[in-house]
Amino acid sequence: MTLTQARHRAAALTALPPAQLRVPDAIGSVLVDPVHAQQDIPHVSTSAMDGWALAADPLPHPDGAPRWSLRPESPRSPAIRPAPLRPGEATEVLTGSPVPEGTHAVLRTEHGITAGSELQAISTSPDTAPQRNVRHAGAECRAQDQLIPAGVVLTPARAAVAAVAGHDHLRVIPRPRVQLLLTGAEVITRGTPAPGQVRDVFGLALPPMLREMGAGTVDSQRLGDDPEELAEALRQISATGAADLIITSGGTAHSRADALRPALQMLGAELEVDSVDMRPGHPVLLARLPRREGPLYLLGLPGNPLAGFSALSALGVPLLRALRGIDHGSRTPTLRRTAGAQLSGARRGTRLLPVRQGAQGVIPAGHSRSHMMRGLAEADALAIVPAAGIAPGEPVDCLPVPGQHQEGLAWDV
Ligand SMILES: Nc1nc2c(c(=O)[nH]1)N[C@H]1C(S)=C(S)[C@@H](COP(=O)(O)OP(=O)(O)OC[C@H]3O[C@@H](n4cnc5c(N)ncnc54)[C@H](O)[C@@H]3O)O[C@H]1N2
Ligand code: MOO
Repeated sequence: MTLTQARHRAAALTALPPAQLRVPDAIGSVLVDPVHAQQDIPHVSTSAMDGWALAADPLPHPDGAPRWSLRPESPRSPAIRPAPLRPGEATEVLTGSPVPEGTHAVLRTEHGITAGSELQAISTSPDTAPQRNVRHAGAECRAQDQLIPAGVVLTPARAAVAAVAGHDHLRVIPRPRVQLLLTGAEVITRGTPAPGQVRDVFGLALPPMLREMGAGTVDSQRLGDDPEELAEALRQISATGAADLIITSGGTAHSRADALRPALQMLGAELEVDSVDMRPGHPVLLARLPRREGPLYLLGLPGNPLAGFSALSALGVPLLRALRGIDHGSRTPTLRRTAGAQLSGARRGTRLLPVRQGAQGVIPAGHSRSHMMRGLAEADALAIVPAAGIAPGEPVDCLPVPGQHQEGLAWDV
C-alpha cells in the first residue's frame, strides 16, 4: 500500500459516537450541533464606561455648559435596571451595568464635574453625542442567532462564546482515549542503557504528542515480547471499554521475535493497513479489533525510534482526526514547501525525511536513519520524498511532526 492510500484509509475511519459534555470538558472536541444564542447579547442595553447615564435634554444652561440634575441613587447590583430617566436627569452607572430607559448617552467619569446635585459635562467631551458609550441590547447577537456552526473544533474562544450564550453542556464528538502498549523487554525507562538495552523514547514522547493531536487521555502500559501476554492485554482493554484507540510500539516486523501480528491474529483482528511502502516506518499497521460496541482501532508503530514517530505523523495524525470527526474522510494535512537542497529518495517507496526550514527552503536535518532520534529532534517536519528525489527549488509536501511546531512555521493541522 502506498503512503497516500494508507493515509486515505486512516482518514476514512468512522468518528467516535457523540456525547453530551460540560463546556470546559468539550474544548478541543468537534461540535455535533451548532451553538445558538438563547437570548439577545447583551440582553439589556448597558454602559461601556463608569460615569453617568444622561437624559436627552439637559437642564437650561445659560453659560453654555450642559448640565443635568443628578439622581441621588448610586448604582447597586448590575442586575437592577434603574428607573427611566426623566428629562434633564442623570444617574450614575458602571461599566457593564444596565442603563435606564431614556438614556441618550453615557458621560464618562473623567468628563463630568459634580457640584451638589448637579452634573456638568466638560465642553470638550464627545460623550454627549447620541448613544455614546451605550452598548445596545442585541448588538452582538439576537436570540436564536447561530454563534458557532456544527462540525468545527470547540476552541477555548468558541467555548467562551457558548458560555456567554448561556450554555452549560454541548454535544460533541469526544476526544479519543488512547491506551499505549509499549513492548520490548530490552526497553528501560531510566539510567544509561547497558549492552542489549535501549532507553525508551515512546513512553516519554508519545503522550504529549498525542495530546497535541487531540487525544483526550493517554494511559501507558509496558509489556515484554510475548504474543500471548500482548493478546491478553488487548482483550482486557477491549472488554473494559477504557480506550477508543490502542497504540503499540515495537514488535511490528515479521520475525519470530515480533509479537504484534501473532497477537492480532489470536484475536481475529482485521488489518486496515498492513505495512506501507515508506521508509522508515514501513512495518506500521492499522488494525480493527472486533468489539460489540463498535470497532476498537489499533495503530502499531515500529520500534525503531524514527520509524515509530514517522508512522505516527503519517498515519496517526489522519487517524486521530478521523476519530475526532475532523474533515472526515477527506483532507489529510500536509504542507507544501520548497526544497532548499537536494532531497534524496529511498531505494524504493516513499522516503519520510526529517527536514528543517533553511533560508532557501527545507533542508535535511541529518541523523535520519531509522534507529536514530537526533534528526527528528532537529526537524520542523517530515518531507515526503519519492524514490527519484526532489531537486532544489522544487515543491515538496511535508508532514507536520506532532510537538515540533517551531516559531514562524504555521503548520496547517
Ligand atoms: N527480519 C526482519 N527484521 C526487521 C524487519 C523485517 O521486516 N524483518 N523490519 C525492520 C524494520 S524496517 C523496522 S522499522 C523494525 C521494526 O521493528 P519492530 O516494530 O518489530 O520493533 P522491535 O523489533 O521491537 O524493535 C526495533 C528496534 O527498536 C527498539 N525499540 C523498541 N521499542 C523502543 C522504545 N520504546 N524506545 C526506544 N527504542 C525502542 C528496539 O530495541 C530495536 O532496536 O524491524 C526491522 N527488522
Ligand atoms: O521501517 Mo524501518 O524503519 O524502514 O527501518
